[in-house]
Amino acid sequence: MLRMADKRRVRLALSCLCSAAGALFAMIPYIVVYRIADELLRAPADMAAVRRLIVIALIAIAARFAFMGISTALAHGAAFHLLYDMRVRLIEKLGKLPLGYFGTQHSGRLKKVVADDVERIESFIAHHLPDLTASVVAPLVTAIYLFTVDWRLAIAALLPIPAAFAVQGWMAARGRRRDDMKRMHAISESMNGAIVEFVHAMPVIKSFNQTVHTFTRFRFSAERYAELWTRIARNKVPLYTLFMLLLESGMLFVLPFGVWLHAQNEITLPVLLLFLLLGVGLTAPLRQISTLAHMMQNNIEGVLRIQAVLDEKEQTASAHDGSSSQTPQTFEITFREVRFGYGEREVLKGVTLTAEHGKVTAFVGPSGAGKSTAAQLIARFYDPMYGHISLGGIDVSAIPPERLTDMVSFVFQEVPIVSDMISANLRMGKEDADESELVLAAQAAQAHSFITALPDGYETRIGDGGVSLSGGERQRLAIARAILKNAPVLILDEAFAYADAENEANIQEALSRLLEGKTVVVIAHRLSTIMDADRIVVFEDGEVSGIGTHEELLQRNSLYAGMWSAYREAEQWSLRKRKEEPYV
Ligand SMILES: Nc1ncnc2c1ncn2[C@@H]1O[C@H](COP(=O)(O)OP(=O)(O)OP(=O)(O)O)[C@@H](O)[C@H]1O
Repeated sequence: MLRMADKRRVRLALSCLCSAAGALFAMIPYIVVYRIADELLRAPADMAAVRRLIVIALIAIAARFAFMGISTALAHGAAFHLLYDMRVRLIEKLGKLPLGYFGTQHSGRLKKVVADDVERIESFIAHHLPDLTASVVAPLVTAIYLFTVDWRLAIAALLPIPAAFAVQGWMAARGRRRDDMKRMHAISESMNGAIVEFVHAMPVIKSFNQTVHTFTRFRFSAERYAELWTRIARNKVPLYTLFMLLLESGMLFVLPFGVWLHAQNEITLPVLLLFLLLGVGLTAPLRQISTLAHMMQNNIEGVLRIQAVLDEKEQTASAHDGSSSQTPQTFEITFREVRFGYGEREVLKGVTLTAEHGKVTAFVGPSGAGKSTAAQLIARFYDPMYGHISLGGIDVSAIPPERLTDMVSFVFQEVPIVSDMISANLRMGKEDADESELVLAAQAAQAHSFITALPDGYETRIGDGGVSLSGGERQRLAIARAILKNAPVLILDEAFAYADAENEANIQEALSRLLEGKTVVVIAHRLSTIMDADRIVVFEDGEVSGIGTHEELLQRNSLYAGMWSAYREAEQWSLRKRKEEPYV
């Protein structure tokens, strides 16, 4: 944790020092009471000395609050800076990770790391680290002081401590605290994820009359969470109570032994008073140490999760052959024996293909054949496990990631929209695009007319707190964004899925002019979309089963021929239906 505190360490150390100083000043009034009692019991009492002692006590109280105040201010300052630094580091890191990383992580998990774990560390540093220092220093100095006054009573005052810690040791040996904490965090992560999923899936949940109780994943994690806590409580509460009891038992030892010593004239009344005031309270900070140790355990898991994200392998440009990073001059895409799987199962099983520079290449095949995965490897959402993918003859892993991102535009079926103005969403494609460029791109994507029909046209807010767009409108916006980006490689993965036939034809016509000279990869289930492609690659269960034009594949590839005839049949069937039921 302190390593993460980095340059805030000096402030934190100062804060801890001030906290310790505050704790020491807090002891002084008790000592003053002892000294005053001592003074008053003498005959005659030195009242001038008593007044001096009262002034000392008042100064000590003021100094205590001053040090505590400085400590709190320093710790809060350091903690908030740390919170900011850590969030920036995490967000910057997430920006450098391959896109595929986000597909394999629960959104709840990342939210928990960036928001909750960081927040908890901030709170620990701001509030508890200085307290922890005070809790260690205060009893230590008090014990030393008490030993100088009367070693026998000091031992009596300290007796509960070894007993209490023996119980705690027993507790630690019995309980799998670390494991429990790990499990608790895993369950709470899963619960976080389930809540995010529940909110996202609200339309499905409502339309199938589901509730949060029937939403299995949430219910399951909530039940497991409750079970785990019940088990922890059942195991820990009796021993924890014993531990607390022992810590509170100082009076049991000090009072009888102290009174006996006093009766034997071994100690004065003020000494007995001092031990009752300071000695009995000696164990109070230890209770706090125990609570803080528990919190620390909790935080360690958070620190480890933050560290795991920070240690995640970033995408860099390093060619397999070790050559330095390069930038391609042409944009032909080549797959050589590419193998890839999500985990154990291989999804691409040795794919070899070429998408020629300036041509349109279509990926077709049954659902789950690996088309989208292959397309995503071009932009390095993931890296192949075996084989190579190159752009203009250069391995994509040797191209600096920012350059590769500049060179490849992606349009997906489900388009991520940023909650902002339409113009801002479009300008993600080209930051400095002027209005006329926005309009031209929107016109080509058949988006201009729906944008101008919105209340504030291009300045309409969309997304959270703004206007909702239909799936088709979002897609057309994404196509306009890709047109503005003007990258030499364009990948359209079911990019026309929401468009009706007329709109699709219009978009394609506009695109065909704009995309001249670009390398285009299209994935579409509607085969009419790709039949004019320069080259069609047929995927079948992670392998390429044929490459050619539409006509060639109809002749040579039975899978493609079958898909085509099924597609034609479905088209004719829907036409027949429309004719038979013209008013439906
Ligand atoms: N992020 C992921 N994690 C795990 N498995 C995945 C992931 N994405 C895809 N898969 C699996 O990989 C296989 C290939 O998926 P892919 O999306 O590449 O196929 P596809 O041919 O594009 O299918 P579709 O036409 O339905 O989009 C499928 O079995 C799918 O379940």
